[in-house]
Amino acid sequence: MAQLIFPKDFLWGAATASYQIEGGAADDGKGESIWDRFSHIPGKVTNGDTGDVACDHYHRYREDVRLMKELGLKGYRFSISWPRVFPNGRGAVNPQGIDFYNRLVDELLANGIEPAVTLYHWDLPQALQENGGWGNRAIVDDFAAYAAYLFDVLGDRVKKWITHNEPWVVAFAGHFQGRHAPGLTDLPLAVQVTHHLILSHAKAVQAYRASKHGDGQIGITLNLYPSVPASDSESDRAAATLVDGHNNRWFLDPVLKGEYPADILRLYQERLNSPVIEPGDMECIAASPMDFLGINYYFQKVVKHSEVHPILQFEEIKPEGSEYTAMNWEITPQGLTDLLVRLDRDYHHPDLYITENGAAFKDDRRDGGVVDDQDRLKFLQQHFAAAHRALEAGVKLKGYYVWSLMDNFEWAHGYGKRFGLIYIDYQTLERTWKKSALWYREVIRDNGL
Ligand SMILES: N#[N+]C[C@@H]1[C@@H](O)[C@H](O)[C@@H](O)[C@@H]2O[C@H]12
Repeated sequence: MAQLIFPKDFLWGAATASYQIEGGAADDGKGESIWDRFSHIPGKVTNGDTGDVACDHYHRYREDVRLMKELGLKGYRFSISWPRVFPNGRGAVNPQGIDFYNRLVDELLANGIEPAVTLYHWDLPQALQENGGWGNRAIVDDFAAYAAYLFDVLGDRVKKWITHNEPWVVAFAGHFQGRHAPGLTDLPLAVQVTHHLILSHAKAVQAYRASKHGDGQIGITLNLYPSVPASDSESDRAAATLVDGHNNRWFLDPVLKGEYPADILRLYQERLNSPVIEPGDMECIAASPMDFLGINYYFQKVVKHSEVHPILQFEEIKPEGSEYTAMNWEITPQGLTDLLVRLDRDYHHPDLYITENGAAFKDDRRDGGVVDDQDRLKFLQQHFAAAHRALEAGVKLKGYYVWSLMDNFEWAHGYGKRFGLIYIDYQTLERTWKKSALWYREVIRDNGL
């Protein structure tokens, strides 16, 4: 009998992303994405892994929906490959591309699973990157047109939309750190990209409100972290405030309050001359309120002051004595409670969804025909309980999507990091249940743990 009962209609789900699971990288008219290009550059991805085949979900989606049904999922969050629908990013639609998503949505609905669609989860059409990608303001209108098309074609059946997945990663991992596609290392450009992403989010929200199927919900997914000072020193506390601003408030404030945080805006504009904000931009952002905030939570950050960078003067530390995942991420479930309560307090009680939470572990033990991933089961148990504590504190948490439904292409880490509830054998593409999935099925059935 469950001890921790969640609200009636709490949405228990799982999440994936197009480039990480679909494969079919050049099938049926799909255009090249920046991750198709990046993953084929030697040295960019561990073991030279690419998303060419991935989990072959493009061809096996019916089997995967059947697994979701067996799991008892109420919802499934997935992303649409922009270049599979618009091979050149704009202009001609690829009929076989949109047909795949029509079939996927219909298969989900036929199995009682609510689709939640992420418009952009990092696989930009390479053709748009040739034109400057997210660094070129023209992409704002390209994204709004792409979004409007999908609202028109899928919006009669899809009633939950997420404009962007983790704009911080798109901007800084892809345009400053160089570890993600398109592999650039230009901090002022990265900051300008954040503005184009946030502006394109606002334009997509407005397009949704104007669409004939605009009666659903639309939001954005942000990767957010509690930022904890490594010591009580003034410099470490200042570093924690900077990280909170750089990672969290820079995105939260415009999409929930319609303005950039003054401290970070001043830092960027004085030291980087970025972003360029054109007249009307902030009014557009402020006039585009969304219905919910999606949160990707994995860990909290412990930070100390550092001169390692002249502007981003912080360094993350790994506390001794903590437990860590296979990604070397500290396991901090209380950080989830703290984050949710903070968002509720500081951003006026918004509807929240955990759009990703999960962990990578070795998954090298079997118990009969099942992968014995007790470490992932414990991780989820701890984090579900942390979410329940936030609910008890009055947070309007509406649902939880576990990352991920299945093992998949973990970006620059390739296939060596396994986050799935379902194990993928990449030689045979066989799907195998993990114990965490069997346990999650009971949580969904009982609506609690
Ligand atoms: N790394 N990691 C796991 C997971 C990644 O696979 C997702 O695509 C991202 O949205 C987010 O970073 C989280």
